[in-house]
Amino acid sequence: MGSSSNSLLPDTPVVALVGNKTDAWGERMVSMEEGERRSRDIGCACFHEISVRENVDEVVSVFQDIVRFSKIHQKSPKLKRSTSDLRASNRPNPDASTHLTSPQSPSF
Ligand SMILES: Nc1nc2c(ncn2[C@@H]2O[C@H](COP(=O)(O)OP(=O)(O)OP(=O)(O)O)[C@@H](O)[C@H]2O)c(=O)[nH]1
Repeated sequence: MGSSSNSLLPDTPVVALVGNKTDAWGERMVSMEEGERRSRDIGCACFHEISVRENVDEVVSVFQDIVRFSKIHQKSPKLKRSTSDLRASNRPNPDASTHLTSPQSPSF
């Protein structure tokens, strides 16, 4: 089912890469840099590191970012947004370990 039959669904899914359990110090298996790189490599809209256990706001921020990217895409599907454009827009949780993947982000 495409967006032509349901305007709430984007044609291109917005994909986010999320690393959980940032509270589990000493058990990290993937560095933040590695996560960011992978996020770019596979074309994710954004990369988050969160702790579901300790901070529900970080979980909310993941979904807020996805909705925001989805709206950007729906408004201007052909427009490629620069990282600075996206950073300048209203960040839901500036304290969260959240990163927009810039060089290879999907075209919006
Ligand atoms: N320390 C920590 N533990 C977490 C966090 N989120 C989930 N867990 C724990 O990780 C375990 C797996 O959580 P689940 O919610 O079952 O995750 P899942 O992806 O469904 O796990 P599987 O189905 O077992 O692969 C549970 O023991 C959770 O309590 C977190 O942010 N921090």
